[in-house]
Amino acid sequence: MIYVIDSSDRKTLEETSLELFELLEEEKLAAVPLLIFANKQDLATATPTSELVECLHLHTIRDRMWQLQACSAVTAQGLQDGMTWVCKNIKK
Ligand SMILES: Nc1nc2c(ncn2[C@@H]2O[C@H](COP(=O)(O)OP(=O)(O)OP(=O)(O)O)[C@@H](O)[C@H]2O)c(=O)[nH]1
Repeated sequence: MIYVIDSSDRKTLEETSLELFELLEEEKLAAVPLLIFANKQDLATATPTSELVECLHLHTIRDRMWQLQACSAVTAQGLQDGMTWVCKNIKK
């Protein structure tokens, strides 16, 4: 599962987290590895990934492998690394 968040919008992070955790409850997605792309990291207003782990409550996910990947759709930074993680973990 690949979940893309707008890390420059602090106001919506709590809502984003709730939506993500609702999805993780889906039976069909049980134990499916999760990649979260923290997009818009090229912006000065972006929340750093170290903070996002707490804001999105990612540290509480224990039923699957997950990875938080900083990225920018504008500069393409981080996209390759994220997709490499998906390819490595998709079979598991
Ligand atoms: N700086 C920057 N801008 C981005 C990035 N990704 C998307 N955008 C811009 O953000 C604007 C909104 O695009 P998105 O967030 O992809 O679109 P969206 O999610 O449908 O838009 P909202 O629902 O309004 O948030 C567009 O102008 C995009 O070009 C990024 O990584 N960095």
